[in-house]
Amino acid sequence: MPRFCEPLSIQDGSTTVEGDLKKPEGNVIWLWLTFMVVSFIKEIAVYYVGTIPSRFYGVFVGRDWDGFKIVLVLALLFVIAAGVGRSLVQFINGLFALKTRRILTRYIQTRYVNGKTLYRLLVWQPEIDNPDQRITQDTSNFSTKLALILSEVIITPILIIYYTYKCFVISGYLGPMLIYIYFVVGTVCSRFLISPIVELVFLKEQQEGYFRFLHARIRNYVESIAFSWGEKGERTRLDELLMRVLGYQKKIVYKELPLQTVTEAFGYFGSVLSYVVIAIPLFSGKYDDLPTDELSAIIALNAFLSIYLVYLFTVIVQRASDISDLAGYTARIGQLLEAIDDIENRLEHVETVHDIDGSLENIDSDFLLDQQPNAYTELSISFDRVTIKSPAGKTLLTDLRFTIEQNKNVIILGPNGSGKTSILRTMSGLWPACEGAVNLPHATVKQKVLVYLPQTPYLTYGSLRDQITYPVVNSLRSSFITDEAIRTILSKVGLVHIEKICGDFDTVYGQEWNTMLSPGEQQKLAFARLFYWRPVFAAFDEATSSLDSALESQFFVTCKSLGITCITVSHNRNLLKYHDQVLLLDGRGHYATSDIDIDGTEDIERWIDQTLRPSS
Ligand SMILES: Nc1ncnc2c1ncn2[C@@H]1O[C@H](COP(=O)(O)OP(=O)(O)OP(=O)(O)O)[C@@H](O)[C@H]1O
Repeated sequence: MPRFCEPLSIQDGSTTVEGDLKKPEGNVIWLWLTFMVVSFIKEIAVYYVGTIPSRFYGVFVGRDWDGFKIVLVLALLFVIAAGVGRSLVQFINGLFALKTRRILTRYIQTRYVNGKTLYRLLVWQPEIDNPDQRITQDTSNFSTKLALILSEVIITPILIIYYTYKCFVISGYLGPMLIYIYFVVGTVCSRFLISPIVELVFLKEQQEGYFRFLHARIRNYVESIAFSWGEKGERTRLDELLMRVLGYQKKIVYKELPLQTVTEAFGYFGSVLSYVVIAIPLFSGKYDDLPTDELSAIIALNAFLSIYLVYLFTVIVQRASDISDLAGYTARIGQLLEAIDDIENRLEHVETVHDIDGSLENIDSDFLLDQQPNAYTELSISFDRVTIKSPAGKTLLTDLRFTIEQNKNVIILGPNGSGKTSILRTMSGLWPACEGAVNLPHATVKQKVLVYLPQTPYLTYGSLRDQITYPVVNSLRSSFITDEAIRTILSKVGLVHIEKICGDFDTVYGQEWNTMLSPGEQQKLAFARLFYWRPVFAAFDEATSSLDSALESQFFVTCKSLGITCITVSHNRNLLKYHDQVLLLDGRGHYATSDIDIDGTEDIERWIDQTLRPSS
C-alpha cells in the first residue's frame, strides 16, 4: 500500500475513545476529597520526617544505642510514607488535570460545534482569534495549572494555621509575625510584577494560534503552493509569525526576570528568617534550664517548624507566576464562551413549514438498497420577501420572493459575486435573512430534507463508510451501512475501484483523502453520499464542475429517479436542460425568474442575456 494510504494511528484507539465518550462526565469532587485525604496523610508523614533530626540529636547527645535503633526504623518508615504520599499526591494531581480538561473541553465543544454556532463564530465573529487553539491547547494548559495551584492552595492554608500555632508555641507572637510580614511583602511585590505578564501571556497565545494555523494551512494547500512556486513566500510569512511569537516570548522572559529574582530571593531570605525565629526564644532565655540533649532536639525541631512555615509561604509566592499564566488562559477561554453566549442569544432559526419524518432510527442498512424515491410530495422551500446581506454588511439581494417546489429543478445563474451561493447559505440557515423569512421543511435528520454539494466536497476525517453516511459517523453506529450497500452505491457513481485504494471500508484517513482521490472522484463520492441520503432537495454549487458531461447527465437523471429536487448554482449553461426554472441574479441586488421550456434552451439563453445586459 502506498505511504499515503497508511491508516492513522488513532484507529487503534478508536474503541477506547468510543468507550470513554459514553462515560458520563461526572465531576471532580471525589478526586478533591481523595486528594485532601492523601495530602493530609502525606503532610503527617512530612511532619514526622521533619522531626527525624531532632530525634537523632536526642539519641546522639545521650549516646542512647537502643534509642538510635528505634529512631532509625521510625525514620525509614516516615521517609517511605512521605515518599509514597508525595507521589500519590502528584498522581491525583495528574488525574485532576485530566478530568478538568475532559469536562471543560467537552463543555466548550458541545457549545462550539452546535447547530450553526460554529459557522457564525468563524464567519460572522472572526474577531475571536483561533478558537481551535483555545479549545485544544489553552484548556489543556489551564487544567494543568489549575491542578497545580489548587493542590497547594487548598492544603497550604490549613498547614499554615497548624505551623503558625506550633511556631507561636516556640517563639511567642514575634516569630509568626515576622513570617507573616515576610509573606505580605512577597505577595505585594509579586502581584505588582505579575500583572504585565498576564497580558503578555494572552497576546503570545494569540500569536501562537496564528502561527500554528499558517502551518496547518500550508499542509492543506501544499499542492497549490507547490504549483505556484509559493514556498519562499510561505516561508517568509512563517518566519514573520514566528518572530512575532518569539517577540512576545522574549518580553515575557524579560518581565519574568524581576519576578523570579523576587521569588528566589524570598526563598533564600525565608531560610534565614527561620533562624531568626529560633533565635527569639533562645536568646530570651526560654530554654536556659534545659539539659543539652533536650535543647539540641528542641532546636532541631523548632528549626524544622519555622523553616516549614516559611516554606509554605514561599510556595504561595512562587505559585504567583503560575497564577498569572492561569489568568491568561482563563481570559482566552472566557472570551470564547462569551462569544458563544452572544451568538446563541442572537441565532435566528429558519422557519419550518412541514415536519417530515426523519429520525435516525428509521434509517438502517437497507435504507439505500430499496432504491425507491423519497416518499414525500408537495414540499417546498420558499423565500418570502427576503433580503440577504453579507457578513461585511453588503446588500446582495432585496425582496426575494421565490418558491422552490418539489420535483421542479431550479438553476441559479448570475455574475461572480452576485450572491448565488449566498442564497444557498441563507436557505440553509447559515446566514440570517435580514428581512423576510425562509420556509423550509423540517426533519430531525436534516439530510432527509436538504443535502449541499459544493465544488470541493468536504471529505471527513474517517473511513470510506463514513464518507458515504456523513454526517453520521460510523464509529458511533457501526452497522449504519452494510458493505454490500456501499458497493452498490459506489458502482452507481463509478467509484468501485476506490475500495482497493482505501484497503477496506473502515480504515480511517484524514488529510490523505485529498491526495488519494482526484477532484472528479471527490465529486463522485459526494454524489454517492447524496444518493445514500436521498433528500427531498439537493443544492449543487458547481458540484459537477470536474465531471464529464455524460456522468453529469447521468447524475441529474438519477436524482430525478430518486425524487431529489436539484437547486443548482453554476455558470455552465449546458446545465439549463436539466432544470425547470431559472433564478437569475444581475449582481446589482435584483433578480428575475423564468420557467425553462425543455426544448427551448435557446430562448432561455436569449432571455438570460437580455436580462443581464446593463441598462443604459
Ligand atoms: N464570509 C464572508 N464575509 C464577507 N463577505 C462575504 C462572505 N462570503 C461571501 N461574501 C461576499 O458576498 C458576495 C456574494 O458571494 P457569493 O459567494 O454568494 O457569490 P457567488 O454569486 O456565488 O459568486 P461566484 O459565482 O463567484 O461563486 C461576494 O461579494 C462576497 O465577497
